[in-house]
Amino acid sequence: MSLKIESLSVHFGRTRILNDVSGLEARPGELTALIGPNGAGKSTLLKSIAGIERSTGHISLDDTALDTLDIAQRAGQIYYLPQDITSRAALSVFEAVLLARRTTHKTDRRQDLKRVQHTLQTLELEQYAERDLGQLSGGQRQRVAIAQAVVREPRVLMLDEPTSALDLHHQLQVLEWLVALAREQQMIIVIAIHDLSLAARFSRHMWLMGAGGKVCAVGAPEQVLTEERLREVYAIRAHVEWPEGEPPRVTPLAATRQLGMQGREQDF
Ligand SMILES: Nc1ncnc2c1ncn2[C@@H]1O[C@H](COP(=O)(O)OP(=O)(O)OP(=O)(O)O)[C@@H](O)[C@H]1O
Repeated sequence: MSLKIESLSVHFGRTRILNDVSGLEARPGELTALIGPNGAGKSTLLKSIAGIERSTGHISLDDTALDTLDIAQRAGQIYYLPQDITSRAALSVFEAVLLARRTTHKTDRRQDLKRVQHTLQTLELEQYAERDLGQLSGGQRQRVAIAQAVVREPRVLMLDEPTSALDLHHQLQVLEWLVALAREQQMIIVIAIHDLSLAARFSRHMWLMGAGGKVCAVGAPEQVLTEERLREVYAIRAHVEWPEGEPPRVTPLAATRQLGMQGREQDF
């Protein structure tokens, strides 16, 4: 019972963006962190899994190949929250989250209202429930987008840099909540994230992507995040510490050379 990816490739024109990505697995009940430098292909990978980017290869969920599902079935199981949240719809926060809920749940309306209310409370958004989306700060809007994604209750939830606009309090609060949500609802949650200390602290499993649209490492954070690998993939010197009884710490010390994507290939 998991999401599995084998031999996945994506081309934009003549350029290969994802290059035979294999051996990725994300399990229900835990948070998987997708990490890697700018341009490595993290968003492209998540979009391919969601079926909104054309790809070749094999993606399966519980041993069902996703390309055998029609668009509606796939969208019902998998939700991708993009990095750029552009919605300025003339809706209140409550309406926007309720609308998201109703797109996947045609059940008891009272239950849906309660669910939306609970989600807004959890994300500390209750006080903005009646406010229009266009009148929110960047971080508030990002939390509303997370609420909209979560109330759909997909089997697989993929969030692209969901904490990028959040203050430190809300970064911790959202990540703690996602960990609990994955566990309680046996959801598969994958987040793309740049903060390696947070990734190490909250994820149980990591996918590290590097130059050339390739996967450089997968496994538990302790296995993936080594100082040597950070030097290779991110071109940085860093201290990686796993102190007993404290959160892990990845401290970047210096950039060692130019970080290029020279590994990207042209196929034709
Ligand atoms: N529509 C497109 N057409 C051509 N190239 C694209 C397109 N979208 C993305 N790319 C390229 O594909 C590569 C991977 O982009 P992607 O957005 O997946 O990277 P990322 O790892 O998510 O980066 P970041 O950390 O900066 O968000 C980049 O080199 C980008 O320039």
